Amino acid sequence: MAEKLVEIKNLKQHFNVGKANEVKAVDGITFDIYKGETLGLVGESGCGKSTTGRSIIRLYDATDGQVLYEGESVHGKKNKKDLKKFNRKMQMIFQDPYASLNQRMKVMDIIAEGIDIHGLAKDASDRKKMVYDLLETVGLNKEHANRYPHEFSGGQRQRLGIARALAVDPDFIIADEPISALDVSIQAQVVNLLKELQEEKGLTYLFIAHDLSMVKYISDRIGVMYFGKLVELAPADELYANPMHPYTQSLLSAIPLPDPNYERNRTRKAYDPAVHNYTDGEDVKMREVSPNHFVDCSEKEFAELQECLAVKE
Ligand SMILES: Nc1ncnc2c1ncn2[C@@H]1O[C@H](COP(=O)(O)OP(=O)(O)OP(=O)(O)O)[C@@H](O)[C@H]1O
Repeated sequence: MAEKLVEIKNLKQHFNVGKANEVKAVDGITFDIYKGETLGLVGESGCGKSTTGRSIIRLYDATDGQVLYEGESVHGKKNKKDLKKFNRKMQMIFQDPYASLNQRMKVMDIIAEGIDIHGLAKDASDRKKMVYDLLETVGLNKEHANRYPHEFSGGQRQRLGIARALAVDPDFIIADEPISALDVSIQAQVVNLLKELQEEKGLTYLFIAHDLSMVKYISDRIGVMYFGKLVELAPADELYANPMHPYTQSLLSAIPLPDPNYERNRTRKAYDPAVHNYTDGEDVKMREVSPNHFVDCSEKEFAELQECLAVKE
């Protein structure tokens, strides 16, 4: 059985609590992330994926619930030393590397920021060498160290974002739509780089994406979010072959495929939450419908899904 690295337990992240504009961005989600895996998190814009990532990494104080990293609580009161420890182990890569890189700083100093904060270099020449090595690791070279972010293409800037995250030698990286802003031809390169780095360094990823097309190639398991809730969680192949929640089915029906026969017959399925027809107080929760395949459903829906499975088998 794989070891758990991060445990997210009934995590809630509400904004503007008690005000008219209160948003329940994340509203009680529970899942584990195993060491060395890539967990994809998908769902349409505004469903709470980024907030989930930011809350896990403690960019926000959680409204409720828990995040455990190697069994230790991430939220709550922490001394400076413990905070630094979490900050080093967990890093984040953002969708728009241009906005997340300080444009007035040279690449050398951008990448070395974490090295400096955590005192990882012995001296100035060690610091320089570490940055050069990191640039090489992400497919750039040492000449790039003296340049500014605006001198790079979108794909190269994302490589800088990755180098900056790697600088502190983390175990866990949250990649928040790291390829959405890139040209399709560049997307695969960045995904491949992330995959290679994972193999080399044994990294664990939470990979956030708004659609189900690219996430398939990088994820071991995929979680689907809808309005602050997790509605389905399954191994990637299983989710594509056998989507059970009507919202997942709708997301999948939106992916165009290069096969013209499939395209001719593809019909976009809209998701209408009213299909569930839940009664007040009904116990709706994530239930394991088949091994490792969890669906947010009522007891009645659970029985129906199991019946469907039995018929298929
Ligand atoms: N700091 C904040 N203050 C108030 N509301 C917020 C804040 N951050 C996010 N929200 C709201 O929380 C909800 C979830 O946002 P979030 O960015 O997590 O969604 P997302 O699924 O990542 O979307 P996207 O793909 O567009 O980034 C949205 O309604 C958003 O407007």
